[in-house]
Amino acid sequence: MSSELTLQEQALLVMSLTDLTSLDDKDNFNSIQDLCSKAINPYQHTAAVCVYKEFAAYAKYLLNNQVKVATVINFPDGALDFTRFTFEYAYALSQQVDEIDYVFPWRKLIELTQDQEYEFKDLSQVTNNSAYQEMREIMQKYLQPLCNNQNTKIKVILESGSLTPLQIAIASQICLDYGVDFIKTSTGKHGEGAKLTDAEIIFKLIKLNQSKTGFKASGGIKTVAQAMEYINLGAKILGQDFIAPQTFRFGASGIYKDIISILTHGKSISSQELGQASSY
Ligand SMILES: O=C[C@H](O)COP(=O)(O)O
Repeated sequence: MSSELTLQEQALLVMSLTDLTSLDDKDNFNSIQDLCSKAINPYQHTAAVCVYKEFAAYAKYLLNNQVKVATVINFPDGALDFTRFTFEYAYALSQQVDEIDYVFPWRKLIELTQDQEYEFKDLSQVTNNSAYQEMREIMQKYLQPLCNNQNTKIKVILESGSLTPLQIAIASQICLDYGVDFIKTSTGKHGEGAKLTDAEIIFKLIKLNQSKTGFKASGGIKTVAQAMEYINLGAKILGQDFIAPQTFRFGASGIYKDIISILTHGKSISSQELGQASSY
């Protein structure tokens, strides 16, 4: 696909698929205002902004339904704590957010699979795994209420960089069973972020399940070239129609500079500038 698009077209496509993210302890009303003005830039609106729940209502007000507002819950640690989950979910809903990114309790999954083989090849066998059965039951009281809510899109963050291929497959299959809207790779706060090899497992499972679930690559994505690798892989496995904001997103705090550099100067930012592009 990248060969068919000019660099500018690639930048516009990536912008249209991006959840422009700021999840920083230093976030404040001014920085959120700046983030929102970038989301509704004159070139191409982003798919969403993603902010801490305390700033969600403000972002909703500033964006005035021009761009979706997402927030995170159970973030970034992925606790298995139903009371906290209920509180944070209720709080997010009370802010009228469009989308909720929930961190899967991945440490519990690691605990359940600790004696199992690292290598895992046959994705169709994942449902026979004993840890899958147990984790699926545990997740019912979290994922069912999230997915029963038709008004709010649910993205589940696996923290895939901390998981083995088997654990990614189990967590993804559980997400697909409950019908989450997106499977998202990473929080960007712990360990490695998105990886193409991890995305491939998720794409293949979506295909195997003939699911309508989408995919969000997040954590460490800073350039259009990087993003295009996920787009090309997703299109190859799931078809061109999969590459749309309804099913394909990037979560990124540092990609805006590269997109704008391409759109205004016709070229990507330098590697030196890339090193400084730690925030949107
Ligand atoms: O949800 C998205 C991630 O937090 C963004 O990660 P990043 O800051 O590495 O781009």
